[in-house]
Amino acid sequence: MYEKSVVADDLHVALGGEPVLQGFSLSTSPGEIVAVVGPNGSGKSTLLRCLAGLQPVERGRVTVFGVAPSDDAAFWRDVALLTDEPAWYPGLTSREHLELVEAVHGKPRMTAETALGLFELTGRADAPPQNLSTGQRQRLSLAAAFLRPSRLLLLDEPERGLDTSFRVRLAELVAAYAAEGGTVVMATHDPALADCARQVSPAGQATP
Ligand SMILES: Nc1ncnc2c1ncn2[C@@H]1O[C@H](COP(=O)(O)OP(=O)(O)OP(=O)(O)O)[C@@H](O)[C@H]1O
Repeated sequence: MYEKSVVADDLHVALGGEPVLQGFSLSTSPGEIVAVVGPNGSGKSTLLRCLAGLQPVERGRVTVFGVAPSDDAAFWRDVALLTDEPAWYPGLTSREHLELVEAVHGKPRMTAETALGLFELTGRADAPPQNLSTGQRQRLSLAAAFLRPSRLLLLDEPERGLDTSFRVRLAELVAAYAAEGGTVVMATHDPALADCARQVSPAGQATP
């Protein structure tokens, strides 16, 4: 049977007493790229959190590869999430952070060295993340997310801090991930990134 990667059905979420998601539904297949678009405060991050099982829903249902999101290791083995900047380990260089991810995950998608090259960090590999620029730190976070094996990539504004040329590279990296059969759901304000994807809006308006 052809498996859906994400199914969100009739999601309702209210935050601070205000409705954020009101009957939102989404179904994705392996190999698909979905851009969650809409203005500030329209519920994009909330939706990603629902898909990751981090935001309880009042009504509706989410399944990821046929099961409800959960906090167990099996769920997170399939799902890579990039939201706010992660906590960095004191005393480790940027290269060592990626080597750690490579060592811990069996069958990484690429080596730490390859990731440093793809994410244009080779020249800063020996610097600790704290000494990188904002955009370089975002590239390091992305490198860790793309290096580890996963079947679903949830990205919340992955373009944050990136210059124009690296945004183009990011679109290519996302496309390559999907071409391998992975699913990408990303909240984005970047029109070029969104144009490479099927666009959905938590506010309910599907954009062309
Ligand atoms: N912890 C919270 N308590 C109360 N309201 C919240 C909370 N978190 C978010 N909200 C509200 O929920 C709504 C949706 O927020 P969300 O972060 O999902 O929007 P977004 O589309 O991702 O916005 P942005 O484009 O600014 O990142 C906003 O009105 C926000 O103010």
